[in-house]
Amino acid sequence: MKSDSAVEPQGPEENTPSGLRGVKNIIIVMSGKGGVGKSTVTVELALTLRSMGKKVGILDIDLCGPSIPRMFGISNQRVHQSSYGWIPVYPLADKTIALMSIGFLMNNPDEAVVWRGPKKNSLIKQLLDGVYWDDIDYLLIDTPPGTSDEHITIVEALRQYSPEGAVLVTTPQAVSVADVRREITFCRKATLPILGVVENMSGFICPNCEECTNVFSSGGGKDLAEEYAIPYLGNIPIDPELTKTLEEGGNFIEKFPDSRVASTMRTIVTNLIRDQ
Ligand SMILES: Nc1ncnc2c1ncn2[C@@H]1O[C@H](COP(=O)(O)OP(=O)(O)OP(=O)(O)O)[C@@H](O)[C@H]1O
Ligand code: SF4
Repeated sequence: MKSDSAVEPQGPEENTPSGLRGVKNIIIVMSGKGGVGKSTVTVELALTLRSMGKKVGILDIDLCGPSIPRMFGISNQRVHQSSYGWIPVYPLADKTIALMSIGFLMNNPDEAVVWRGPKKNSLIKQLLDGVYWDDIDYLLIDTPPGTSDEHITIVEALRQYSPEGAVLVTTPQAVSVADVRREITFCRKATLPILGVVENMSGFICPNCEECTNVFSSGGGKDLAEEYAIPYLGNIPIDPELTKTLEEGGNFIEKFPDSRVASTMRTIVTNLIRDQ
């Protein structure tokens, strides 16, 4: 899934929507803790939606470590401005996925970490308003881990576009941790609907026999969802092929359509879009 730089975005036509106005559904992907696979889930959600015929955008505003460009094998890509705003990068030749990342704007990956509040918030607002998305079906927003001022900025800036809500990603180990509960409380206070919980790294797929072993206890995500009366979307196992494919910037869903991860992703997406 290397960058198809030959696919130059055609400039917007006259009177076509710009910014978020042409986006049909906005989904915010959040996690209480770092490293639970939020960006992985975002990428696989996008690829699964695409496999179901949807046009998808990913907005990566994870200032702590924008990893989405790397997962598409296009870390060195840069974006350019048009009179309609930033033109996203299209990592696939058919232009069914549009990608904008804070990583495309930084010379040094550690740059964003040292920015102070106002600079971060102003950049987040620019990223939310200033990208020419055209008419995509789903925009998935990858946010920094935890709940911070950045999240408040994101939710406030999106309010006028009535986002569908948030998907909360957790792992069996992190599920009992207060961070996930804080995330739920944050969404409720911000009146951001919770679309559901995804339990990632739930069991391990053996590379030899493809048997799934529960290394840690699983099912915590489901219990949590029940406790808070929020939808449970599904559990994704650890699959070494997924780690490898992401490192290579490949399309796991296309490469391994019969894998447990791919079928789980289809279930999650079906659960997610059922009411939309
Ligand atoms: N289900 C999975 N199977 C195999 N590897 C996975 C799985 N989920 C995530 N990973 C791997 O775990 C690592 C961390 O994942 P990822 O970067 O998606 O986490 P994150 O929550 O977005 O992290 P951050 O806090 O930095 O934003 C990556 O190397 C990714 O490839
Ligand atoms: S899951 Fe099967 S192949 Fe994998 S280590 Fe266990 S017995 Fe061996």
